[in-house]
Amino acid sequence: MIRTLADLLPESLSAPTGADGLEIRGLALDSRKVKPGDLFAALPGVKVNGTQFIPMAIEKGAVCVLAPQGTQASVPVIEAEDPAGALSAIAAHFYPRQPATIAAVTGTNGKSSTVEFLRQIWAAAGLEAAALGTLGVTRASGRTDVGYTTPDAIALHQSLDKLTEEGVTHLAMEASSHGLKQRRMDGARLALVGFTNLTQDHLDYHPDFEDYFTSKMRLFSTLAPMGAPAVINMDSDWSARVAQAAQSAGLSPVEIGWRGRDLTVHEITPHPASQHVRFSWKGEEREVDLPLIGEFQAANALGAAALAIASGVQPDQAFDAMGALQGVAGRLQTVGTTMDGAPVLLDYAHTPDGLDKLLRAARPHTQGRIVLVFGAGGDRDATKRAPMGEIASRLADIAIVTDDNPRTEDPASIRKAIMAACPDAQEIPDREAAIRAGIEQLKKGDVLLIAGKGHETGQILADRVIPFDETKIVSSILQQRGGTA
Ligand SMILES: CC(=O)N[C@H]1[C@@H](OP(=O)(O)OP(=O)(O)OC[C@H]2O[C@@H](n3ccc(=O)[nH]c3=O)[C@H](O)[C@@H]2O)O[C@H](CO)[C@@H](O)[C@@H]1O[C@H](C)C(=O)N[C@@H](C)C(=O)N[C@H](CCC(=O)O)C(=O)O
Ligand SMILES: Nc1ncnc2c1ncn2[C@@H]1O[C@H](COP(=O)(O)OP(=O)(O)OP(=O)(O)O)[C@@H](O)[C@H]1O
Ligand SMILES: N[C@H](CCC[C@H](N)C(=O)O)C(=O)O
Ligand SMILES: [Mg+2]
Repeated sequence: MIRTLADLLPESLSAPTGADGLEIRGLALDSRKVKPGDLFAALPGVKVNGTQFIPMAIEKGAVCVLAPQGTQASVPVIEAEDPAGALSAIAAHFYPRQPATIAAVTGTNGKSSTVEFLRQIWAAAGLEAAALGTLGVTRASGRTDVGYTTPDAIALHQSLDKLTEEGVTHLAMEASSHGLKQRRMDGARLALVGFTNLTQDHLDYHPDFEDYFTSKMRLFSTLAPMGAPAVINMDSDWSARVAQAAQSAGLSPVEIGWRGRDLTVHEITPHPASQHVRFSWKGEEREVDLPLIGEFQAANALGAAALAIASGVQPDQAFDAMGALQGVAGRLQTVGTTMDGAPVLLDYAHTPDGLDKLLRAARPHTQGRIVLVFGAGGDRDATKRAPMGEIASRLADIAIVTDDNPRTEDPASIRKAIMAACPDAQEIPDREAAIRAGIEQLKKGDVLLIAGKGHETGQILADRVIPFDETKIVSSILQQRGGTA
């Protein structure tokens, strides 16, 4: 695919003199990936400034550079006040097709689940649907990895274009705070937006909570077009401010949850493998048997149904589809049971609130004890480690602290920070050994929750990724011990 520079630039940017007709063969934001004929976007980064890689990019064949104002190079330079925002606009022109209906969901927890449930509800309504986020691109036919929750602008627009070519008309995507702050999805043409909740995470990247909130709110204040429906779960401490932001941006808020005005939850009754949800939609009483456990899953499923309705699906159809939802990989996923019938579940809880909600979700389903295996990621918000330890010590009966993607950090110091808040926990560095120990301690009536890695298939240690698929590991231990998986 070849395009001229003039075709790619948004109105706010002009091509350097004489460069209008310059042919661009591809886009790159990493100099190491530049191919001959590419436009290289030199973005200011967290660690380094992309402008220092311009010579490398040119050496590899870049014919044009997008960079902050005042940058000079031996090829034409497009100078932009906001190079990351400009890259999104350029990527949206280079890869022009986008699904007609894109719903973007933000919040600390529940994004992946909500977009996957929305995909399933759309599919049940006969629409060509896909989801894009932490789990990759999900279609009815399967999943492909994309690496990030919100991919960089180039990868995102490449995916949007390909999905549209494949006939996808409805896309549910996750908007991470990193993605929003770094303008990765500024070129996506959104039809509607959603908010799940806001609690502590990513305070390594965001200087403070206000910055985290403001980054998330770009979805409402800047990216969603006027009049777009904004489905807001009202049960979070920050919901009122989100609703205000939606109003100020001229969006149409749809308020849901126990405190929701449009969709009001009245009662949730847990059953062994499901929950009965009683609620009203626009004042009309409704009931759904949701084939999933955990109140947080009900919140995510209701959010997905409200988004589906806001996108044009009939309420009856959306709520009926809730009754047939399939669980999301690695979210309260039962892998098997011990010989005594004690279940082993995987979950992706990696924040204090996620862990709190997970443990509370499991309690009504457990006659005996809750055994919890968990850790905290390296090179990620260190201030969530102690709160996670404290929650585990309060809400689990037996806690086992282990490693979860230590990345470049010393794993022992991560565990120490958690253990400081749960001194009675068992500390077992090797995650497979921790899982085995958890299973060995299970008695009839107990449950084992393995939190933090969910669908992941690797353990990141320094710069290596060691294969680590918990469904396989748990299945094999259970089978060795006469259980079922
Ligand atoms: C903290 C963060 O978001 N970092 C992202 C950011 O990196 P950075 O700002 O540190 O980049 P940098 O290393 O300073 O480099 C600056 C620029 O120079 C370029 N470069 C760098 C080196 C080189 O040799 N050549 C070169 O051109 C880089 O591509 C970059 O454009 O921009 C890079 C290029 O797009 C991303 O790859 C990188 O993701 C890192 C690897 C990452 O781990 N991100 C995670 C935390 C993330 O984005 N997570 C969110 C949220 C997860 C969730 O809660 O669900 C996600 O959406 O996945
Ligand atoms: N609505 C919710 N409220 C609180 N916790 C939740 C909620 N939904 C999910 N969780 C917890 O968060 C975990 C991750 O869920 P999910 O993957 O849907 O969230 P996410 O927002 O996509 O996370 P990420 O930031 O990693 O992309 C779940 O496994 C569960 O423990
Ligand atoms: N998207 C989240 C996932 C964390 C999952 C956990 N396994 C970890 O590595 O901390 C993050 O990158 O912060
Ligand atoms: Mg996610």
